[in-house]
This record gives sequence, structure tokens and C-alpha cells, in this order.
Amino acid sequence: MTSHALRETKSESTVIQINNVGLTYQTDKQVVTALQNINLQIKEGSFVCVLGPSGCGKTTLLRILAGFHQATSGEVLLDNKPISPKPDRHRGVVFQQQMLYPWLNIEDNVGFGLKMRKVPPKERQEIVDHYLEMVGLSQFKKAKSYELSGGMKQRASIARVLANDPRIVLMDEPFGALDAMTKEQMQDNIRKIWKETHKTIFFITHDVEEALLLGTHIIVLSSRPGRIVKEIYSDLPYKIEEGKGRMYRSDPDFVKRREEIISIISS
Ligand SMILES: Nc1ncnc2c1ncn2[C@@H]1O[C@H](COP(=O)(O)OP(=O)(O)OP(=O)(O)O)[C@@H](O)[C@H]1O
Repeated sequence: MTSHALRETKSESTVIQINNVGLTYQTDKQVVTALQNINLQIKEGSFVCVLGPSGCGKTTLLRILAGFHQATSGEVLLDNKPISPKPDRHRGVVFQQQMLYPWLNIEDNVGFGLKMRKVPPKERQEIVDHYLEMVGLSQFKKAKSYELSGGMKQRASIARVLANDPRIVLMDEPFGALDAMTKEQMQDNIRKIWKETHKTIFFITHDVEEALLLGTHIIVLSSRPGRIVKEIYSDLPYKIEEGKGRMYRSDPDFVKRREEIISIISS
């Protein structure tokens, strides 16, 4: 197996720029500083994976990018402009538990955002069919979400987000609730989709191996308050052939990198 040299990702443009971002939650009972001094550049087409101990602020950071939370300090720029304080289609979110509408079939779920934006029916159908094919659900387009497995529901959620053509896809532990085999298939699937669409993905995970198999830019946060303690650039995801992710888990470089990250997270 070829060893994978880690290198700086050479990408031209920055999609998201995070400058000195902090967030403090204030409840009746306590004040919790979840994030402190986060500085980050997310390059166009990169696959960013965020790791860190439980409660370190990973979801909080994603929610700021999505427009669900406002940073209490600093600024976030999308394409060099301050991000909208409200969620919009330019930042598509895939959650751990999929949020499909149970009363709509899969193609109507995938086409929902397009319909809201009044995309004409013919164009809408073409876009929906394209993304259903990409996630391998063409045969299930008339099914309701309760007729699909967990992995299929996640694929439908991914297709729905992609149909809106976002600038960035935000994924909060999207495979965390899946069994090991399905999770591995989904990792192969999302890597393939990322390569085909060239989308920028911001992906939160607890799983160090998952981050190494998917991430071109891996970010490790410290325990609360979350600060960036390590950034790693990798070209491994470009090299992994479809369905071959598993082979890399025992590669000496991979194991070394995994142990380094685990020791940072647990220190
Ligand atoms: N709405 C809220 N109000 C008050 N505190 C909150 C709120 N949401 C999160 N927190 C606190 O902020 C900190 C960061 O939470 P966050 O969910 O972002 O962490 P995380 O890294 O995603 O955690 P996990 O890996 O366990 O999902 C935690 O201590 C959490 O208890």
C-alpha cells in the first residue's frame, strides 16, 4: 500500500473564514463558555472533519456556521461577507437523526427546498432525480421515510441538502447512530459524493478513524472551552478508491496518525 504523505491542501479560495470566534451560553443557572478564540479558514472543496472530547463545542461551532447560534465574539465570513444570522440554503445541515417529513415521499422530501423556491417542476424533477441517483435511491423515490433503513434515510437527507446547492454542507455526526457496516458504506458514499460534487463539507465526528478516512483538513478541539489544538492537512481521501477505505485502517502511517490524535484528545 502506498504511504500517504500529509501535505498542505492547495486550494485557491476560502469559503468560510472564522476570526476569533467565541460563544458563551448564558442560562438561568450558569454561564458556559463553549468556544474561545476560534480562528479557521475553510477552503473551497475541502472536507473538514472536527474532532474533540465530548462537550468541547463541536456542535456549537456547527450551529454558528448554520446560523442557529450567534457567536458572542468574533466574526464568521462566508465568501468574504458576514454570514447571515439566520439559516439559509447556502449552509445545508445534515443531522445525526434525519429530519425527513414523514408525510412526503422521498422525492418530495428531496425536492422540498426547490419547490419552496419555486423552481419550475421539470427542472426540479431533473435535480431531484440527479441527486437520488447519486445517493443510490432512485428506486425508492416513491417510498415514505418510514419504509427506509437508517442509512437510506441519511442518504435521502444528504440528497435533500445537495439539491439546494449549498456553498457548504454541515454534517453533525451524521453516521453516529448507524451500525458499523452501514457506517462504513456511508463513509464510502459521502467520500464519493464529495469527489463528484466538489462540495465543501464540514463534518463533526467522535470517530478518529472516520475523520482520517474522510478529512482533508482535520481539526482537533480542546476540552471546554473549545479551542483549536491541532490542524492536520491530508490527501488520503483523494487517494482512497471507491469501497477501499477499510484497507487503510491497518496502514502504519494511518495507525500512527490515529494514535497521535487520540493522545491529543485524551490529554
Ligand atoms: N443551549 C445551551 N445552553 C447552555 N449550555 C449549552 C447549550 N448547548 C450546549 N451547551 C454546553 O456547551 C458545551 C458545548 O456543547 P456542544 O454540544 O457544542 O459540545 P459537543 O462537542 O458537540 O459535545 P458532544 O460531542 O457531546 O456532542 C457543553 O458544555 C454543553 O453542555
